Amino acid sequence: MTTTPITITHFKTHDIRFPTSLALDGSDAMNKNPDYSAAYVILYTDQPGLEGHGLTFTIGRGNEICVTAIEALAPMLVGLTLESLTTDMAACWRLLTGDSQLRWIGPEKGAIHLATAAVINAVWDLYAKTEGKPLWKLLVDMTPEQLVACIDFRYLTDALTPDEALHILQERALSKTEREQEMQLIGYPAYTTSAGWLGYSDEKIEALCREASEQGWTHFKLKVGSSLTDDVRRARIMRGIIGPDRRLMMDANQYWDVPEAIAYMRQLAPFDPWWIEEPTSPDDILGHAAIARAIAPIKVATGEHVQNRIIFKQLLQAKAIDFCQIDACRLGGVNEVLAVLLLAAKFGIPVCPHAGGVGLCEYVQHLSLLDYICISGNLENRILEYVDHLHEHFEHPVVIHNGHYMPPTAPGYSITMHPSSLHEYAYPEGPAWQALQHK
Ligand SMILES: C[C@H](O)[C@@H](O)[C@@H](O)[C@H](O)C(=O)O
Ligand SMILES: [Mg+2]
Repeated sequence: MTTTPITITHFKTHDIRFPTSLALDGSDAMNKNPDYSAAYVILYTDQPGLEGHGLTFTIGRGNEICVTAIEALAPMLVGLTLESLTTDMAACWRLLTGDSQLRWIGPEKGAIHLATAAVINAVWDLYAKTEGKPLWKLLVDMTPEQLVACIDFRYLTDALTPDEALHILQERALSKTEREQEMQLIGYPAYTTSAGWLGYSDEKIEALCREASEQGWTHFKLKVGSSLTDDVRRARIMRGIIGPDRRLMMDANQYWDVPEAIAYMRQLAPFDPWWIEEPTSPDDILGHAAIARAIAPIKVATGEHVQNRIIFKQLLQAKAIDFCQIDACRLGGVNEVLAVLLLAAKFGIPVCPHAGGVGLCEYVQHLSLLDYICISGNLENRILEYVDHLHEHFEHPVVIHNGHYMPPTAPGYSITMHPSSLHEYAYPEGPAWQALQHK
């Protein structure tokens, strides 16, 4: 523990965008040309060199809206000591989500909530750096009581009370050391999405699938949704290369109506998909439930656009999902993620986080380690997404061994970008964007 109080003195935001649409990396049926982007914030302190970094993910236009929303929230932290925030993390979360005038433009959803995540995650990054631990380890070393004290239980207690959450954590705490050791040794299992982006040619999919199979990947995701003929062809290619034993998942990115989703998935069933992700609108809880009933044994996954713990609660209550795909910065940062991990554990639904974006892999590895070591205690049907893009921009990029995420060792939340990347990809003035404009 550091003894000198640390005060947050000021903050700075950055609008960072990467031109991923040029190669159609990250493309899907709904998002045909994403430019992976980060609305990025740095919390500065009175200790030279000690900073908290956080980002929220967008796919290009609109990143400036999230930056502005961060600029509306972050002043609430200026002048506060880190300790005043970390001694009551639930209150810290309430501070940022509870300003009634800003809450009006949510509540707890949309751009303001994405911004909440950037700021809250920056506080956690600062906290973990101060303690000299990677975030997952900071969380894993907390007592069940301390973890429960990070959560805002408002709107949850009909499904999960603080006592129930405590009980889950206490039960798992008995064996958490074994699981921590296991993670250090073999890492957390992952799947790859990078071979199946919608805009990739058949030849590229084929080559990437071959390469990934050789590297030891056992689970592959394919983008589907806008053309059944194309999808059947692409699914045949992917299944052909990965063989019958590796798992294939499909992702429609919200493209369909409910009946359309059911009809479409019946056509893709021969390729034995393990799950269909985001078959319809992320707000349509009953629609997801209807799809899940109709297409079983194909499973339904969703979460990258599930805006808060309340929608997750209802998806779980309605038996609408078989996989819960939390997103590190769609939900309002670590605190709200923690609530959803516990909800999912209570309902017995595996959490397979979303990571298709810039920095999302860096973030979610910490959350899956926390989930396994302290909450689910189980790896069955649990797999963490991996996309092979833009890791070189981070000071401590993810480390993958044999299709597994190896636990991060550097203090913090792994989200600090190189200053040179913040400069190069600043939008629109950064050299990378200037060069594109003059092409
Ligand atoms: C636009 C993005 O790349 C999405 O396609 C991506 O997040 C995707 O849904 C995923 O599951 O990784
Ligand atoms: Mg997806």
